Amino acid sequence: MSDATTDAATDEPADGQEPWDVTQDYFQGPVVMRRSRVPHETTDQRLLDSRGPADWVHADPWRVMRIQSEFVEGFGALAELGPAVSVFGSARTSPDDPTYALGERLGAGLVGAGYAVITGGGPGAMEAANKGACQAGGTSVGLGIELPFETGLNEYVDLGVNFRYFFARKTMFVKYAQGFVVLPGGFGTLDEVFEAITLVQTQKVTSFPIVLMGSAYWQGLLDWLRGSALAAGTISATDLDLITVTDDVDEAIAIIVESDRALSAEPPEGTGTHAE
Ligand SMILES: CC(C)=CCNc1ncnc2c1ncn2[C@@H]1O[C@H](COP(=O)(O)O)[C@@H](O)[C@H]1O
Repeated sequence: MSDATTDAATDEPADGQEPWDVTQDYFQGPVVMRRSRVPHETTDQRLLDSRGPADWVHADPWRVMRIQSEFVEGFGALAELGPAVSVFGSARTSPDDPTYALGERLGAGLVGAGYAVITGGGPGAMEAANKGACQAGGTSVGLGIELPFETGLNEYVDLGVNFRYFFARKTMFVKYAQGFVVLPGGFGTLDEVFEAITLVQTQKVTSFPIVLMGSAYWQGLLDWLRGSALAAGTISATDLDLITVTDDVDEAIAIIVESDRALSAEPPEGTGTHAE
């Protein structure tokens, strides 16, 4: 190329570098640049040399990249997990609480039935389920969350992924599990239960059993759902069928296994079991 303009030819690069040959076509990926458009540094140079204010790391476009990376890391870590069940429950359940022992039996029982156990990776009921799964020789997964108070993944997590964003983490609980089993818990647990129920009710996810363990604990909530929500017409009677309550680990597991069996007996449709 010999028709470079005078302007381009005299366009001095910064910092006393050698001028680039602006008489040549310059390729940057699929983009071609000529004359005054020929840059004075490569993309790599710009990346490695750049300094300056760092406030962009707190801006939404960068945040979107971080969110995207959580999905990429989560999908990558869990894609080959195989059949799994997500277990929820209070972070505050103490190891001497009977619910802790129930969580351990549940974790071990799920492993015995061929499932990996996924929890929030924290203490309490989450730890109990991970402990049961780990000690039964199964796959014990913890999806941790960044919180203002550091608790870290419990020691029984064998495969852990830490998330910054609750919503990215919650996608993993549903996407990689065949069902939810829920031990007594507070706001975090209730949030997870009601998200799952909403996904099933709105058919965003199909054939997804939700089992609440601990009938005495959940009874008040069920009474309220029947006496207030159903009575006021804000939910329908069939919506209540989306939840099963039991105190029996074997029954909880049987519900998951049966739902799984029924699903695999169905002919495959579309892109899978989960609606987009
Ligand atoms: C001692 C303490 C509060 C530790 C918090 N550490 C946590 N680590 C991981 N997941 C958590 C934690 N707290 C709440 N969650 C999430 O919320 C649920 C428990 O919340 P909650 O304790 O029921 O309301 C868990 O299933 C978990 O997914």
